[in-house]
Amino acid sequence: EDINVMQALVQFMEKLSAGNSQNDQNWGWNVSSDPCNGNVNFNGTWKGVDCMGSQNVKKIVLNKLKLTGTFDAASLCKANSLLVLSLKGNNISGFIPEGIGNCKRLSHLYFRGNRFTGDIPDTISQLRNLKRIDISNNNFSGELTVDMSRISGLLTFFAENNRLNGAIPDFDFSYLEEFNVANNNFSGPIPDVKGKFGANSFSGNPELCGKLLSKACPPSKKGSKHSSADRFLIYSGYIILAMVLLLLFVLYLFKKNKRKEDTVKVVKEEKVANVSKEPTSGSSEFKTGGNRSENRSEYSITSVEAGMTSSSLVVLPSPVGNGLKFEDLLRAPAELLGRGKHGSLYKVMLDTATILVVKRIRDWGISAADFKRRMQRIDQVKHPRVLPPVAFYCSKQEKLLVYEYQQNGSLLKLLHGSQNGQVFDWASRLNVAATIAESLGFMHEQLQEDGIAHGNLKSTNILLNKNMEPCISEYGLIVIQGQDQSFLSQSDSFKSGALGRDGAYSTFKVDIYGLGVVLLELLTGKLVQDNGFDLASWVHSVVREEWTAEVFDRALISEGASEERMVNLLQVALKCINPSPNERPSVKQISVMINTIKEDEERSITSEP
Ligand SMILES: Nc1ncnc2c1ncn2[C@@H]1O[C@H](COP(=O)(O)OP(=O)(O)OP(=O)(O)O)[C@@H](O)[C@H]1O
Repeated sequence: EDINVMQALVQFMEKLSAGNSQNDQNWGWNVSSDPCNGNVNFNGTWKGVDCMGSQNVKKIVLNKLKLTGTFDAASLCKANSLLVLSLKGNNISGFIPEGIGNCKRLSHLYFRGNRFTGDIPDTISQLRNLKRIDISNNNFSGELTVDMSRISGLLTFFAENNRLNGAIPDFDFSYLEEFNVANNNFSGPIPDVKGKFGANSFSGNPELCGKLLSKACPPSKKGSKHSSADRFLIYSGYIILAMVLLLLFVLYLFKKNKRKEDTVKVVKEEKVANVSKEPTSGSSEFKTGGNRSENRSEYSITSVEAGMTSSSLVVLPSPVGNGLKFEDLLRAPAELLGRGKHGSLYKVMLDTATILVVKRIRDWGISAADFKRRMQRIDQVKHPRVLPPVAFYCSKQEKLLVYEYQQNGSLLKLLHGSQNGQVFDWASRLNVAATIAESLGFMHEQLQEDGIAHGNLKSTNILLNKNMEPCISEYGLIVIQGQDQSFLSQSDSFKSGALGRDGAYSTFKVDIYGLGVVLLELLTGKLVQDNGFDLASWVHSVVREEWTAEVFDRALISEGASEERMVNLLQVALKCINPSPNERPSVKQISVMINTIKEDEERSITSEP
């Protein structure tokens, strides 16, 4: 272990044991011996420290050792490989500092049975890898303001027997395995726990209400007694709102009149131009928005087309799409994000809160009716980890697809970009692999009969949503027709034996290949050059020699990720990229294999401290 980390850990122990240096000596926590090479030095290993075969501290388990000091998060979190911290059954007092948010890799945090006081710091929500947290049997107080919905992989939350108050925060109960907040001062309605937890998890909170506790919640306080000052404020608020609305309406009328004049002018200019020239392709480019008048002239041709066909923008039901018009898309400032093989992608800022991306697809010889049917079908099949289209548009010249902009970028960026020092460790990579396989499996199953596969699965099409959860985007955007050999030869990623031995063609099997390449990217941390080939054949050539750690990302090796489980995942990836599509496993089988690896990983870490 690094000497600075060792010094920090010694300091952590000094505070934790309240300066009882005798303990320190006895327990071997001092810089003269490396906690990860315990036998080398005379003092032996550090008590409760486990490096799990790596060079860095992974687990610290100091249960029932009569520790009476305080918790120094700043020192502890210098050990940035730490996965498990367990301090159960001591007498540690004081509060948990905000700095705990720097223990980025923590997956298991056990504080049960101490004398901790104060708030639970919000920074806990920065611990994205957290799986199990137990803060029960302490004296924690205040409102629980941690945004639990940001910790997507959380399985256990125990906080019973404290003095926490306020509302129970928003958990994703569908994934939680264990939950208990009994004997606190929580108030208000019990959230929807999806039938997973019973009254025991909530009892002993006199102000909680809901069916689960057979205690009806009071009706919301409409029409309740307001003081006259309150009433004055409310009424004056209404009056101001009415005035603003009136003003907006007048402005709208004014603008509408003005716009009519402009449109007439544009159409006229268009006609004049057409007399002297052949008509153009009839479509304008989206461009970075300049000033308003510049924008208008850029979009003028499409605006005329839009005037005739704006009704063909199909807006699918969603909060962002609500009230969206084709004209809004055209008028908003746009920025080119990329020109992919299948079209260009633009970021369109409707307003500060609504940012969309618009994909213009080139050369897709699909009929408008087929396109519509396809998009609507995809929208019907909803999975929380598959980005649904917000709207789509189809005219002779254009096919547009609108999605919500995802500000946290793609999996490719996470693997290769400098994401302000964010760690993308083995556990998170396994999680990404499992999530993608699971959500792709769901889509495949639902859309099997319609024959709609993803068609272009790769790490730029896996986006991280605002909770940093991986989501598949652009599902079903590309249609590959069985006979369309020319399309096949253009599209490198499909050369990979998309045609089966019997000539049968399956885009579903192409997705499996794509998934295999994504798994290889997660394992190797290497860039796929334009298509899956280089990486796949490189991995093959290394593996042919012998099973070797050469293929794996150095970051994973130095993190001490289990080689056995990495090799297991590599085997899954190699099955996916089998040149013969029929030999590739189904996505359901892949899902099961990845989950088994994940469970192994989980078991090795937990082995209940
Ligand atoms: N909804 C979105 N929000 C944020 N970024 C996005 C969104 N959709 C795509 N991107 C990113 O924009 C960039 C350009 O996307 P684009 O789809 O044009 O590229 P591509 O996936 O490499 O190409 P293609 O899909 O045509 O093969 C990619 O880095 C992609 O990750």
